[in-house]
Amino acid sequence: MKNRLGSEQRSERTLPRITIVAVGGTIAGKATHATQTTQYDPGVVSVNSLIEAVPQIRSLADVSGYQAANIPSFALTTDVLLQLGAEVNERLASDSCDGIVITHGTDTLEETAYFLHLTVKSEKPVVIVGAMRPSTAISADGPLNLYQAVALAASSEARGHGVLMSLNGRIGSARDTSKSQTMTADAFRSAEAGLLGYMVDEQPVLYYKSLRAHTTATEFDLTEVGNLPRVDILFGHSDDSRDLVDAAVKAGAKGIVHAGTGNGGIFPLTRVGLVDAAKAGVVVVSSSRIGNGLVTAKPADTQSGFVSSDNLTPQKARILLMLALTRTNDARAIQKMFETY
Ligand SMILES: NC(=O)CC[C@H](N)C(=O)O
Repeated sequence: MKNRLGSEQRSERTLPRITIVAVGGTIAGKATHATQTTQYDPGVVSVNSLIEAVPQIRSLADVSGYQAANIPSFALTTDVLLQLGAEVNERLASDSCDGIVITHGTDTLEETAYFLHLTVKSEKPVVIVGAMRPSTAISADGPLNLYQAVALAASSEARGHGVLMSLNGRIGSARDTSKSQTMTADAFRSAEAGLLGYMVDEQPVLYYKSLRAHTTATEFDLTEVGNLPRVDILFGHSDDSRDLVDAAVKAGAKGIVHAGTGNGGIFPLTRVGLVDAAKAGVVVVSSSRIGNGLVTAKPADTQSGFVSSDNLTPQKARILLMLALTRTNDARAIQKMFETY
């Protein structure tokens, strides 16, 4: 077949073999009218239709599709995460797969991305992508996002970065990139340190590499994990109480992430509840609702057995804490993990 420059014939066998694993979301969404960008059904278009809508990706890679789920990502469960992790690892272990692209709803895309970043046991490229406008919209962003995600996954430059998030021309690390706008196409932003580079048409331009351990360098092995423990996130605010802390403990949470004010601020009454939770063996992670910057480990927190989230957002801290709890419930050991991953 013709390559993308149209200048020479190439056999499909010479192209990287990329599997597109579809999970759902707006990229697979459908509305009644082309002008509807907020009223639509996410997770209804099949992976094969997504591929057929962008025939140009066939010049970048030998692509195949796998429908792992077709759901809005706010409905994602840990069961889906574990199945997806097993599926991605199995495919990457095969000689017939050179890289994976995951299409996903944007709401929890950053959580799935960080989960895979910590549990994929391969250096092969894994790129996760979504869209903010449904496939039926005028100026739908899904087709170009998918095209660039496949180009990135097909590129040797994407190797060894862990999971990459590619949306709207930006390449971000799964550790540091989050949805930061509810509606516009330019929704994904990296934290102060997280933007790795850009996609220029089908060319990745990368400037940075994260120093934090991921993929093959982590201690998390999904083949040993049957399920993930319950970890709740509690959003801190003025005039807070301990009621939701007690409710989380009563409901069986093994970990609590507190999304504190500023640099891990906790309302005094809530703190008493969290201290009691930690005494009862629940691992408490102090994080921040701010979305940028780190939560420093303060002596009072360390003495109470709390773990600092470092610069992970509460939702990413929850992913790491769930995985950490599959290894240990020792707060000091878990603090080390937050300083490593
Ligand atoms: N832009 C999106 O993908 C959001 C759609 C839906 N809320 C989801 O997360 O799947």
